[in-house]
Order: sequence, then C-alpha cells, then structure tokens
Amino acid sequence: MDATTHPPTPRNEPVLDYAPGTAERAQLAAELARQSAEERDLPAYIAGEWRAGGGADGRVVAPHDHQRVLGHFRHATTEDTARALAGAKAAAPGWRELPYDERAAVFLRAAELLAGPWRQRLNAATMLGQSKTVVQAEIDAACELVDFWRFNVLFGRRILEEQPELQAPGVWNRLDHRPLEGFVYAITPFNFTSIAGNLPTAPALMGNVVVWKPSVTQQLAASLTMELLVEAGLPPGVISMLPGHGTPVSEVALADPDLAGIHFTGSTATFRHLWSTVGERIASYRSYPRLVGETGGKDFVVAHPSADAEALRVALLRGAFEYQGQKCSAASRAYVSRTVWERMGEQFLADVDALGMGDPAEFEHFMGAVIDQRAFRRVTEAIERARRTPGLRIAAGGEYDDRVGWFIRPTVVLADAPTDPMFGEEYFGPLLAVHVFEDDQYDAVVDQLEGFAPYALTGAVFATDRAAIARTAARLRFAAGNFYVNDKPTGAVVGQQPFGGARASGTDDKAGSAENLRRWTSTRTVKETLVPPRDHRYPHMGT
Ligand SMILES: NC(=O)c1ccc[n+]([C@@H]2O[C@H](COP(=O)([O-])OP(=O)(O)OC[C@H]3O[C@@H](n4cnc5c(N)ncnc54)[C@H](O)[C@@H]3O)[C@@H](O)[C@H]2O)c1
Ligand SMILES: N[C@@H](CCC=O)C(=O)O
Repeated sequence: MDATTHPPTPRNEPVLDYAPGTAERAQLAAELARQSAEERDLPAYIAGEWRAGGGADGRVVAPHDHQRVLGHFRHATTEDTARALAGAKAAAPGWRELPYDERAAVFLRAAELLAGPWRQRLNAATMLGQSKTVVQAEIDAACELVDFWRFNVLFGRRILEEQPELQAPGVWNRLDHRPLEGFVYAITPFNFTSIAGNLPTAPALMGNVVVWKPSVTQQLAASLTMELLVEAGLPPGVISMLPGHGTPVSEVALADPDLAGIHFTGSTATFRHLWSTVGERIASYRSYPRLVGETGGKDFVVAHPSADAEALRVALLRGAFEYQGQKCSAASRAYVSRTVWERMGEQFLADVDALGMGDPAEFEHFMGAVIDQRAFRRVTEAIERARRTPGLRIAAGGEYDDRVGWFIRPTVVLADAPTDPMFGEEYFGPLLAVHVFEDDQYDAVVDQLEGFAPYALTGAVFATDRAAIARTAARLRFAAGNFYVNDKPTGAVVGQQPFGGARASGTDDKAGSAENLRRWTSTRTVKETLVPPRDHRYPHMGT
C-alpha cells in the first residue's frame, strides 16, 4: 500500500425530496412504470457467471399487490454453493494481493454509479419489491448504500494505516492488517437494500472473498445491486450471490473448513441457529469464524413529564410506522407520562388513523404493505390477541386486509400495565404498545423497561429537564446500542450514528464504522531487528 494516497473525503449523499415537479420524481415514476411492466429473470451470480440456480422456482411479488410478479429465481442448491465456494477460493489470492486503493476504487465507483445513473433503478426495485415509499427507498437504497460504500473506504484505509506507537532503538515494528483466511458468508434481511449491499461488500473491501445469500423477498433489489457491482468492476469470484431460502447454502458453507466469518443481519432466531451450528462444528474450522450479527429489537420511547408533547407525537408517528414498522429500530413500545399524553394522545391517535396507506408508486401514501403472508399473519395474530386480552385496548387501527396486498393499518394498543408480551416480543410490523403512567412513577417505569425485553437495539428519551435526561441515559446505558434524546429511534446515518445493538440484538459491531471492518481483518505483527545481537549472554551474567 502506498501510504501517501488519500481516498476522496466522504460526504453523506443528499436525500432528494421528490416534490411535485422535480426531475427526480419524473425519473422515478418512469422507472417504476418500466419495472412494473416486466417479470425479470433473477439468476444467481456464481464465480463471475450469471446462471439459474439448480433448485425449485421462486417468485418475487409486490407486497402491496401480491398477484403482481416482479421476478423469478431458482433457489440455490448445495451444488451451486460448492461452485460459488470454489470460485471464491480461486479468486482469493488475486483479490487480497490487489492494492487496497484498487479494491476501494471498485466500491467508490459503485457509490458514484448508484448516486447517479443507478439511483432510480434501485429505488424503484426497493419500492416495488419491498413496498417502501419514495422517501423510505431514497434514504435506504440510494443514500445509505452510497454512504456505506464511500465511508467504508475511509474507515478501511485508517485501519490499514494503524501502526505501533513505539519503536525501540534498532527495531522496526509493523502491523500487516490481513484479510481473513478463507471466505466470509454474508446473509442479509429483506428490509434494507443498503444492509444487503453492505454486508457482502464490507468484508470484500478488506480483501476477503464472499458468498452472499440475500433474502428471497429482497431478491429484486439484490440482483440489481449485484449487477451494479459487476458494472463497477468487481472481479469474478470475489462476491457470489446465491438466491433462495439458504438452507442448502448453509449446509455447504457452514461445513467448509475455510469458513472465516459470517456477516449476518436478520432475526435473533436465525442468528442463534447459525451461531450454534458453528459452535457444534468449531473444531472443524481452520480458524475461529468471526460471527457478526445484527438482529432483532424491541425499541422503546420513554417520555418524561417535561417532554415536548408535539415532538413526541411526530417521533412516534414516524418512528413506529414508517416502513410499516419493519425497521429493526422501529419504536414498538412507548411509555408516556400522563401529563404529556393528555397534551398529545388524542391528536396522536387521530393522526395514526389518518395515515395514508397503499401502493408506494402512488406518492401520496405514508405507508405500504408488510412484506409477506408470514409477516401479515404474525402481526395480525398479535392484534387479535390484544383485542381479547383484558388490560389491553386497541386505541387506533386494528384493521387489516390481505386481498390485494398484505395491508395492516397502523395500530396502537394502550396497556394498563407494561408487563404484557406486547412490551417484550418483536412483531416487526405497524404495531405500537403504549403505557401511560402517573408522572411520579417515571423512575420506576424506566427501571422496569430497562430489562423487560431481551433486546437492546434502539431507544429514545423525550424530556426537557436535563437532570432527567442524564439520569435516564445513565440508567438505560445498556438497554440500547443507539440511544436518542428528543428524536425518533430510527434513521441512523452512516458516518454520524454507527448502528447496532447488544443483548439479543446482536454483536454490536456497528455497521458503517471501522469497528465492523476490523472484524474482517486479522492482524499480523512484524518485528524486524535491524542489527540482531551476536552474544546470548545478558549483562547480569558478567563477573
Ligand atoms: N439489528 C439490525 O441492524 C437489523 C437490521 C435489519 C433487520 N434486522 C432484523 O431482521 C429481522 C427481519 O428480517 P428477516 O425477516 O429477513 O429475518 P430472517 O432471520 O427471517 O432472515 C434473514 C436472512 O436469513 C436467511 N436465513 C434464514 N435461515 C437461514 C439458514 N438456515 N441459512 C441461511 N440463511 C438463512 C433468510 O433467508 C434471510 O436472507 C428482524 O428481526 C429485524 O429486527 C436487524
Ligand atoms: N439503520 C436503520 C435500521 C436498520 C434496521 O432495520 C435505522 O437506524 O433506522
């Protein structure tokens, strides 16, 4: 590496607003119409070749119109996986020996392509395939992924530049930040196109080769991301993409002695399954695989009696219901002091009932549909349980209809006590549990919420009283990896709020930071003695 070069200074990609009459709105509308009219073939990308997987047929449909087929793929098989692994291993020496700047240039080029000519392609695919509104697609598929690719180059560069502080006389100490020995297995969720793009590319930037298994319901945008990376110059074999449910992929990848790491985002249950499988086979691997997983959440908002009621109302509307509550960071439990609720509760519930929901290609909607039948069932069962449980009351929403799309009205459940599973289980949908408490109970409520859910991903406090803010932040220090003061708990920005949680929410390796990239390196320390000693005896041995 030539230490005198500097990557371009990263900046956050500006979020376009798509207001009526703007050029971006017209371009996006045209792209939505184009992609809606086609049923794309979505082949696997294995060792530099696009080829149909060998397994059963799968389809990507629009969640808000589930009879509309957007694409077809074949589930990857064990044979496909073996081919991808062979391609990865063949590509590994050339890729890791390529200078960092040459690898980084691939991802910087990808970022510029996405910020420019590819922007509306990926936005439209994310809106159609994942039912995101314009703004939700723009902050994810365009801006956050551009930011990951730009900022990671700088963070990775800083890691490579880290060298020992001290050099004893006559000695030169150096650090060689190697990639891992083997391959990384990246497994990505349905809900963020940016996460799907980041998980395979972050290890690749650091010189690793990767087998990537996207979510079946995100396959449309995942395929375009893979095409974009190929156009950006990613060499064959560095990342192979295997569509499908992933069981055969894991069967082969987790049994391979060269498994060097798993880069996972998704549910806690899936990550625990992967972790225990690796644990059972630990003696079979060449190295200890790095396990990086960002998983579920039960994200809280707590409002002190001094809270700004209007700020809280807006934060709950956006934080709980944007993207149908399908963000790992979404507020799904709120604890509101009685005086604050009296100032904003009625208006909040009316606003929830007025939120527009429909096909995201009609730009006026605030929300789309939930991702699939499974999600629809999970959330509606929770609503029905709330309806029949004493002490719970559906105060807004509660209706649902899956005839055209998997639509669930944003729903608020008021709870007499914060001890129902509503306050502990992740439903991953537009469902917010609210407990209104007497003002003098604030500290007791904070104590209770701290450990009630097993997760620790995001959380927010609303207060204007500084002592209350400080006390709450201290008491909830371990209850959230991303903690917000007077803001909604969603919408972390790369380079500003590195993202991730602990406890059942993951390994907290902070996506979009050097901490994450460091997990994909294995440092070799080199000590060179410039003039080695010629006598084995020490001075104390003299007479
Ligand atoms: N903490 C975070 O940063 C973060 C971000 C996004 C989503 N999430 C979490 O993700 C979940 C929603 O995403 P999801 O529904 O896609 O999660 P999921 O766990 O159902 O699926 C995640 C991925 O794992 C794959 N998978 C499942 N079993 C597998 C196996 N045996 N082998 C290989 N792959 C397998 C799926 O096909 C998918 O690609 C929620 O729990 C949410 O909180 C967390
Ligand atoms: N990083 C995103 C959440 C990703 C999980 O789904 C946010 O901060 O809202």
